[in-house]
Amino acid sequence: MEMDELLACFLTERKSRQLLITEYEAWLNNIVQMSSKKLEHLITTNNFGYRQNIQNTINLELNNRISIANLEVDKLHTGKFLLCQVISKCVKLSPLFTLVEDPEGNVERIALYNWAEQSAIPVKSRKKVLTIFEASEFLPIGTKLVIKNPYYQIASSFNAIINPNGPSTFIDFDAIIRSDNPNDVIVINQNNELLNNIKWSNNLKQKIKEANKKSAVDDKILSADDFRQSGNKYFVSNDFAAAVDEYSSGIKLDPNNATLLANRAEAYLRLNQFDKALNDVEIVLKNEPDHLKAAFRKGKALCGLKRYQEAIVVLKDLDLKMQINTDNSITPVKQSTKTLLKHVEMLDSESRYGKYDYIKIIDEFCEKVKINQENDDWVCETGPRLDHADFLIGDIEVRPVKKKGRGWVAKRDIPEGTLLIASKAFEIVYGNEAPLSYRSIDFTSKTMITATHSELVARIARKLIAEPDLCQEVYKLYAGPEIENLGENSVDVRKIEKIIKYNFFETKDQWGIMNSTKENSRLTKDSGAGLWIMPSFFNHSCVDTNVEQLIIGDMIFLRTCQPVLSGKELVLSYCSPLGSYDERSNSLRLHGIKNCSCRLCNLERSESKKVKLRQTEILRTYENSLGPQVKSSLFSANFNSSLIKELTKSIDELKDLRKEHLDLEFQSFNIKVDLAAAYVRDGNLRRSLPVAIEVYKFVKTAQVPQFSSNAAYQVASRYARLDKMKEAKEWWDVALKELAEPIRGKFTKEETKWRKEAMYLAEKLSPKMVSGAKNKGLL
Ligand SMILES: C[S@@+](CC[C@H](N)C(=O)[O-])C[C@H]1O[C@@H](n2cnc3c(N)ncnc32)[C@H](O)[C@@H]1O
Repeated sequence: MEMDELLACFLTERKSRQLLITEYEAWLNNIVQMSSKKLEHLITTNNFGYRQNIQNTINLELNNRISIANLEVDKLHTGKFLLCQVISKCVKLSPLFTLVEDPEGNVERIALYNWAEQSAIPVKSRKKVLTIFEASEFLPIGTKLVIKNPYYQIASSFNAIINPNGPSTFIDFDAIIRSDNPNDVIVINQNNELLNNIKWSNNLKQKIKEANKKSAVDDKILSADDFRQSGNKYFVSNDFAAAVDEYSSGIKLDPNNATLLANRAEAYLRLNQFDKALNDVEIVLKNEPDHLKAAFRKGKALCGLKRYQEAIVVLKDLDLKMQINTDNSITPVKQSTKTLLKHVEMLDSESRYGKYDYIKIIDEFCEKVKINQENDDWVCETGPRLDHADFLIGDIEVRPVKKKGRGWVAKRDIPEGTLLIASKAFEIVYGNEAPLSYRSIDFTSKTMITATHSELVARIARKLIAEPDLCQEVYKLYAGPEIENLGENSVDVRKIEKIIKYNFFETKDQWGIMNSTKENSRLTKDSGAGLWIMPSFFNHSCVDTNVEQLIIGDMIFLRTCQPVLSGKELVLSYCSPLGSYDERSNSLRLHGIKNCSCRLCNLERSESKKVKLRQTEILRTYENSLGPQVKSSLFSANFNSSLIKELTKSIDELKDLRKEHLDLEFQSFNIKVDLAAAYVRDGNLRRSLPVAIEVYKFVKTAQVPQFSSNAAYQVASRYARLDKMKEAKEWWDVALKELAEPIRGKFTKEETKWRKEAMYLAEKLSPKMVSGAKNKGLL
């Protein structure tokens, strides 16, 4: 079925109540029967940090109630609410899934992201798949719910969700109600007036436990200290959200209690809610200026808020205070203060001068990117998320750019290799972290939203709910032509979805470190996606880019890759110029670009039908027949030399077809790589050498830096085999620079020890290339 047909089908036909129930029950059965091993592979964490929102009184206008039958696909129903009851068991994957029914008897699937009473999950279970029984404890059958601002979309059918490869056909999609904001999901009490006069078609027995833990506790009068103790218990079990709740209850009873406030500040810090942490310690310090822990946490909060200079003042002051204090009990705080101070000074220098210790950053990345062989999870809890500051050079600014909206423009001349921006991801999701989110369809552009993107939406929503002030930062990004504006501080999932669609960066692992850690890891299938704020203002060009991007963990570094004159727009490439026109167009369409007007796209659009046809024929023959033949012949006992002739012929003909635009002839890249290898296999190193040099030049013109180091190394190794060691070593130096310079910037003439630094990076990032170079006597 074509996408258009499928979408039309969703708009006109709804699945019957009975079919939905039958399918859902079948899915539950399917999950029950899956081996726990297989399920483990599917889940990451249940540690979402939100608590169930049970309310007796809610202010809702009955005439804003919407029935499931009136939900419109691809729409966030702002201001509306859905009244429904749970009619099936729940499954907790990334969201919590279940089936709900409205008072009219309509049934629909529902996915609640960021929603689960965290403290209901035993700490040790937070990283395993919850059973259907455990998951159903969150929303027992019969639970009455109000879902405010429901979002109705087309998403993977349930069976496609537990298929690690996702939906295989368009038929694997169904409608679903999605909510990302736990504040929008309200469990209502049975005797809530909203339920007056409502008769449910499905008269389910109420299974909500009448006496839950909380009401038992509620009967007892608790003191501020009881809440402190209970908060501490949650804190040590890493349940920081629950700890915050407990401390808050204590603070209500004793608003100036320094211990409760300081403890809550630490819990907020762990949740990355720095504003709230700062508020708490400010109160403590106003009453007790010598509260050491509060001062230390103030330093941490300011650091989290990127107010490094202020953090340094606070920490230096604290350090001084502690120097004159000889009490042994404060030794740990003394030590932590010194360590933190050093770290903040580093962040300050990064953010002010763009000075990054790249060796340390690569070390940190290599350590944090390690994956546990058994469960595909990170060895380090946070994965490759690095602790570094943002930097923005003063020489660029965002300005309106013709036909592209806004874009980064140079305010003055900028030399090649200049660091323009370093930025930490606002949020990032790696492939192994989105196993059981789902795919959905973007109706406007008729494109697929991957599971990683779906998970990214949920995480950004979570972050914005915790810190609404961040909404402004995210909502200033381009959200497409069709998006209407919601309130500035409200969490609008649809808008977040659009912002990700137009601004995401793929988290490429260009050195293949993640892949080499574990073969067939999910990371190899979908490396992940992230949202970076400042880099989102760079527009695209397939060729003639003047900015190069490098992603290390969750940090992105953007440098000029050629000198840029004042007033020029700074552009980078959203897709590889080595792809065909159609491949590039498809990829650009996903980024919201319909007609790229770069030199390459303009040329390819202007070429005659005849030329295009012939190019396609040559490339198709190469892909389907010549290429596979060459590859198998390269590894067979007898190499078929006649293939060299055919490869050369294809390259020559592609060259002829591009006529005077030889600098834009990128189509023969793979053929040339094969030709260089074929010559070596045929024992003709001399012939292979110029082709290898051509491949290197090609990679430079096409600006695909990820290939340039290896391309230079290939030239070096050919020279070495021809016993031309002087040239070989010169090319090895090129290979080293090609690897190191995109990371740390150009080596200057004064940097005489550049080789040592470059070798260190090469040994970390490209060990195979280094050992090959050693064997060939290049070091
Ligand atoms: C990541 S944003 C770039 C910043 C954006 N121009 C803005 O105003 O915020 C991507 C969007 O910019 C626009 N854009 C980027 N490169 C473009 C190009 N080469 N041609 C046309 N539009 C482009 C498209 O609307 C695309 O969806």
